[in-house]
Amino acid sequence: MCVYVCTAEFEARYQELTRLGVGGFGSVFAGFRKNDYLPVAIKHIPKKNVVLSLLCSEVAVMLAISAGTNGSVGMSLPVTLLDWYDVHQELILVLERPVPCEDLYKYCKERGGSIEEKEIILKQVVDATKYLEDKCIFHRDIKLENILIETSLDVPRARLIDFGLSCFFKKKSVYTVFYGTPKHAPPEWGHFGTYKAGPTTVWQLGVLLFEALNNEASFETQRFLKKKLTTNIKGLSENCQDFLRKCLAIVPEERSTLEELQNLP
Ligand SMILES: Nc1ncnc2c1ncn2[C@@H]1O[C@H](COP(=O)(O)OP(=O)(O)OP(=O)(O)O)[C@@H](O)[C@H]1O
Repeated sequence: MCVYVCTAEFEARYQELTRLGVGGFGSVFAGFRKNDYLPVAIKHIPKKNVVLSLLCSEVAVMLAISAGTNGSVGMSLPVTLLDWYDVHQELILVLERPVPCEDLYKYCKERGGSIEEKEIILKQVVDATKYLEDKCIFHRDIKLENILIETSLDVPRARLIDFGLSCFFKKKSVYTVFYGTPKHAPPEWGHFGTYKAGPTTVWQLGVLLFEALNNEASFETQRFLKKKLTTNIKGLSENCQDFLRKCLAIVPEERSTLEELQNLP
């Protein structure tokens, strides 16, 4: 992988096709690598839209993830960074694009009630976040929209995307500025204005499972604290409810760790 500083070099190597999405920070296009037609996602991030530390962080985190996987399409659960370009007013990230794929939000809505598949996917997401934790990476925004599902495989496979708010963390780091989806913020953020990487990721996994299983309800921490949302979801197995309770414990120290979640039935 190289860093290039000229748009012509990017255009010589990659062809852009349709727009896949517009996010808070930029736009993402489908495309392919010209020499072998490898499908790629091309993310344009205008430098004026993002504070420099986050911009650097997204690239550094993606490089760390890709380093562990040789940048190839393999077993890695987060998508990998193939190339990046620092050109004029923007950064261009070229990412692996699983084909075909859809985000977990759409996937759940289209298959209302297919619990078994969702459980497999959730296990993969837990494994992916543990993989990140082992590399000291805090994603900060695990949610349905930030998980792509590869649907062509016999068993659907989850791939984490959008490391735009991510950072490297130390186990004892306490954060006092919130980055992420505000309605999913862990309770300690509302109570004390602080949060830590591990318990926040576990809380977000609870929110993810809650939303995946409740096709009608979207999660809001404030409503959950006022007991307007509960983990008693109709038709859910005792194991699944237990999993949810262990993720959505109000006190961060009482939440399970990712390792404990991996060992739950
Ligand atoms: N590697 C990828 N493969 C396929 N599609 C992707 C990929 N990365 C992003 N997308 C699509 O582009 C959309 C926007 O991507 P992403 O979330 O990374 O951008 P963002 O600007 O950080 O967005 P947001 O503000 O919503 O967090 C995603 O919802 C997804 O549909």
